[in-house]
Parts: sequence; C-alpha cells; structure tokens
Amino acid sequence: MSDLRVSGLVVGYGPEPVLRGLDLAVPEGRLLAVLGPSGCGKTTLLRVLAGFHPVRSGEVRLGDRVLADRSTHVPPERRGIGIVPQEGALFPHLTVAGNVGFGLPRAQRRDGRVEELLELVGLSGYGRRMPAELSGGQQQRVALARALAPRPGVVLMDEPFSSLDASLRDELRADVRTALHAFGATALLVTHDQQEALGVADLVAVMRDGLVAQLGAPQQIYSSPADLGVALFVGEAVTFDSSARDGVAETPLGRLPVRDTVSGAGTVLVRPEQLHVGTDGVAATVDDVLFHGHDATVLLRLGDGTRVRSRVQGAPPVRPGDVTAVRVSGSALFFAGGPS
Ligand SMILES: Nc1ncnc2c1ncn2[C@@H]1O[C@H](COP(=O)(O)OP(=O)(O)OP(=O)(O)O)[C@@H](O)[C@H]1O
Repeated sequence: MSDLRVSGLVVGYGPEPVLRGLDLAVPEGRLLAVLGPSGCGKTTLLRVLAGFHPVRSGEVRLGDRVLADRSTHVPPERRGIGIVPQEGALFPHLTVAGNVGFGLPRAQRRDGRVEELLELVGLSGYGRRMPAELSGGQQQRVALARALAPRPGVVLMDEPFSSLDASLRDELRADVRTALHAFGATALLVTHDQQEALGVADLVAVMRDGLVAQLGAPQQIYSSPADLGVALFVGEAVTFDSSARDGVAETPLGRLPVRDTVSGAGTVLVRPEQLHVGTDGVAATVDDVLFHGHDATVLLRLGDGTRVRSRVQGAPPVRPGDVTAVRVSGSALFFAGGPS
C-alpha cells in the first residue's frame, strides 16, 4: 500500500509555523498537484515528506508505516520516496544510464532495468549520452527515470517543468503523467502554475497560508471552488460586488442565476469563457482584443464603465472600438461576504 496521508502537520523554521495543521491524502497510484502562491509552504511540505525537515506535530504516513511524527523520523533513504528536483540535478560525470542506475544494486543495473526505465520516459537508446548532451526536457526525463528506479512508493516533484519553455513543458507534462500512471506511482507535484496543476494532475490541493484550502479533482476545484480565494487563484474570473436573493444575483451583466440559494451581500463570479460576445445581451464597447492563438480575450467596457473580459474560441469576432453586446451563459458562483 502506498497511499500517502498527512494529518495535522505542524512544521516551521522559527517560532511561527509555516505548515499549520495541514491535512492531505493521496490515494495509491494517483498524481496530486499541490498548488499555491509563493511562500505558502509547498517546498516545506515536500521537504518534510522527503525526510529533510522534522515535524513539530502531526503525522506523515505511507500505507501503514508512520514516516514522521513528534517522536518518529524515518531517514530519507529509508522512506521509499523518489525525488525529481526543479532542475534535474543529474550527476554530470555519469552517463544517462549511470544516473538512472545510480541507486540500484549492481545486478539490477545489468538486467535491463535501466533501459526499461529509459523507455518509460521516452529516452530509449540514450543510455550512453552524458547529461550535458541533453536538452533541459530530456534531463528532466532522466531525473524522473532515476527517481523511479528503486521502485519508490511515492515520487515527489518540485516544479519539475519550471525551467523549460512553454511547448516543451506541455509535451513533458503529458509524458510524465503517462509514465507515472504506467508505473503506478503515487506522486505529488508542487507547482504555482494553475494550468499545470489542473492539466496534469488527478487531484489538486490548493494551499494557502500553510493549510490546504481545498482538495479535489481539477474540474471540481475549477467549477466548485471552496471559497472566493480558491476561485480567484485557479483561473481567470470576472467578479462583481453584488447581492443575491432566491438564487439570483443582480450584476452589471444582468440578473444571473447563482448555484446556491444564498441571500445577502457578497461576490458574484463568472469565468471569462461564460461571457459571449455577439448580438445578445448587455451593450458593451470593445477596449482591446488579446489574441492567444487557439483563443482570444476580449476586454469590454459596459455602459456604466464596468470592465469585464470574455474568452472566445478561435478568431476574435470583434475589434477594438466596436460596439457589441455581451451575455452570460450558465450559472454564476456566489460567495457571501468578502475574499478569504
Ligand atoms: N530554510 C528556511 N529558513 C527559514 N525560513 C524558511 C526556510 N525555507 C523557507 N522558509 C520560509 O517558509 C515559508 C514557506 O516557504 P516555502 O519555500 O515552503 O514556500 P513555497 O510555497 O514553496 O514558495 P515558492 O513557490 O516561492 O517556492 C516562507 O515564508 C519562507 O520564507
């Protein structure tokens, strides 16, 4: 069993804890992305899981083994945890095969295991190359193969794609996901990139101030965020201060249905892809159009001066200066009170 379970974790460097009673569970064989702003404690969490930092209270459990609590500290090399750091950190004087086989017993290095792992990460036949002869993406693939070599129960990845350019990053993310699933590894990926977390992981934990604000499937986090802070962090949003009654909120874009039948003052939120530019809806002037290739953002100004943004597929239907109309499809989210 290699499900990873963290409960009530309190960890710090000084008097104020950085992790303040954090709970987290990754079922066996699943890939969890830990998503959060800079400084919220993501790397600290990884360091604790890996065994590089002690816990003050709480518990880290892998299957039925306690790896760390107040009185237990299993050393890093006995945890059965593999690590893929931000930038491969390969041994420069060893070949690719030497790097992958580094932690393996000699017999396993010879029995084809290294080549099997290279194949898993899409680098068949690269064993004799030196790290300096590889691209950044290839080096990260080798780092993953090295982490998987001793058959760890869990793989930890600390922003493993952050040093790569955008197109390479997408390709590598998809391949890493496939390789981890093929291997059946329980994995935890730390990132501050929302697209990455939502796109690559089976589950996403949104961290804030040393706690998990929400843990769920990517779609659930995006479409049913636990609070306004999570909603704003995981995607673009159009928000209005508003009040809701009987499942309807008054907004500058008209009366919008909200999912919960809450009443009172709060914030209404819709995603830019719910705003449709065309002939129906509230009158608006196009301030600007940002073309992204596969889609575009249309920046609009409503009659009362409110600015909103619409995300449209394909070629933008309007140009800056056009007078158009905008309507909202689907229901809005409503959060009573202010941001958390
Ligand atoms: N070695 C250390 N000594 C003292 N404070 C530290 C140390 N490492 C991290 N911190 C502090 O702990 C907090 C959490 O840092 P951590 O690196 O875990 O955040 P993070 O979410 O990984 O951020 P980033 O995305 O920027 O890497 C920060 O306030 C940081 O300044």
